[in-house]
Amino acid sequence: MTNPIQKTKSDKAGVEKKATSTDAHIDESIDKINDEKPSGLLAGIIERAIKTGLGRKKLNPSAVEVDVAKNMEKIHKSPTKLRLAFLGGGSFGTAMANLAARNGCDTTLWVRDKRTVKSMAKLQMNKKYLPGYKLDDRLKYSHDLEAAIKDKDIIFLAVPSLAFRETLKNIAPFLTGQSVVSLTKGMEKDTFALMSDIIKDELPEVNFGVMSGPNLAVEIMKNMPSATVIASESEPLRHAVQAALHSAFFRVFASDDIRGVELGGALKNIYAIAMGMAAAYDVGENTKAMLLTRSLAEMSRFGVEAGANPLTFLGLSGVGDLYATCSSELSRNYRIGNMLGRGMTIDAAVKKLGQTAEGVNTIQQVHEKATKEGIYMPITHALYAVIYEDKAALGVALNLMEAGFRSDVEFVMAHDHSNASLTAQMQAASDSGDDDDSSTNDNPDK
Ligand SMILES: NC(=O)C1=CN([C@@H]2O[C@H](COP(=O)(O)OP(=O)(O)OC[C@H]3O[C@@H](n4cnc5c(N)ncnc54)[C@H](O)[C@@H]3O)[C@@H](O)[C@H]2O)C=CC1
Ligand SMILES: O=C(CO)COP(=O)(O)O
Repeated sequence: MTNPIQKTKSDKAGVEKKATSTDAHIDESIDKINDEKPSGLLAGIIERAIKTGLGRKKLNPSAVEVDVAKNMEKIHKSPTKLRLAFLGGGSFGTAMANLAARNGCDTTLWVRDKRTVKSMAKLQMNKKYLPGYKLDDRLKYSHDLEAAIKDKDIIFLAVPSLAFRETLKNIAPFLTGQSVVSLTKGMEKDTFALMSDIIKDELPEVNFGVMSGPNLAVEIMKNMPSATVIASESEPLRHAVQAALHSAFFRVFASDDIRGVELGGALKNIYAIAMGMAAAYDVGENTKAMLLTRSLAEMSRFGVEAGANPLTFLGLSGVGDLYATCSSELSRNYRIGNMLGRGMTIDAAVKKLGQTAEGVNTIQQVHEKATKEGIYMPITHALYAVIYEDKAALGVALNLMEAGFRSDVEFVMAHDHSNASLTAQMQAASDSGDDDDSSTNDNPDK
């Protein structure tokens, strides 16, 4: 059967080679176009990248940036040219390092604990975080940070947000031009810094990117088809990450909206907790759909205030990751929410989970930031009230339902122009009958 894409190309080939009408000749032409197109495209990209100083403007472009740009074509044909370090031996660092090693990249996984490194090398398995999943036998392990990142092209950080700055400080003395890519989905405690902010703070000269998407580690280990997004201002880095991780089971899409991609990954953890909690109350599909969609509205509203492009939230790192984590018990944040919904305290739930759940910190950060800056985030505030102010979940949820008339997609129809007086009347009516215990401090008409 003819592939429709090939058909388009054969038409083009037919025009170019009018005299050769046999299938064999057309096939030959298609092959030729297929062979030539990538190199032409890549050559253009490389030329433009070199001319424009390769992405983020800085005084000294790192050696790897120039090197990757020059060798992009070779890298695409042979990913083994890339040398990678993954820092963090939890479930995600392990799953990603395994993908890269399986793709033939020279890959080292750095884990801080010497005994864990020994066990992983011996068993070719991460017994604590991914028990039962055999790792690629080409994957190398190290607990020596300097050795792990030496001569590497790209360093991927997959440590929890609370260890991110410390890890950057630790690698700083050993950097010799490597690019850095964050896989971490969170915000720094107390500072509201995203991982890209921390990279710019600690390593201002370094070429960097952030990667985020619906990537439940266990599903990746099971080879379930998945996709992610690499966001960077550096085109060569985006291409290098795509070349390193792309496989038949894993697609890597590109973006240059670092803020949007990073915020998608961080914010969705809040709503995964909310959805886990809602599931504990056995809510129906309509309720789940409403919660998911209004969560997306909150995420994009917050994102715009933080300098992101709202359309990014329609992509894999936004709605994609929101959907995955809000509908799966594989999500640790969802599980935390579910435990809370079943009456556990936050401390008990975190202890029982025993793994990273970034949303617990992110709720506090976003609640504080949104309150300070007057960003309308009713679900986040409601969740905060339930978890940290001991408000009754059902009362808070009902209160949310009374939050007045709003626009559906406010980038299509701005809220301020719709039903303002009706909303005020609704608010006055609900205030007069309100139970103080279940109220949140939101002004729905903001
Ligand atoms: N697990 C998943 O499915 C995904 C996780 N992520 C993100 O990746 C980041 C890491 O998460 P996971 O690997 O799942 O966490 P995890 O809870 O499975 O493991 C965390 C790892 O970090 C290590 N660690 C903690 N503090 C450290 C420090 N100070 N220095 C060095 N290592 C330290 C721990 O020993 C452990 O190996 C998080 O931000 C998470 O949101 C992103 C996508 C998917
Ligand atoms: O980010 C994730 C999947 O994309 C993992 O979510 P959890 O951190 O909630 O497990």
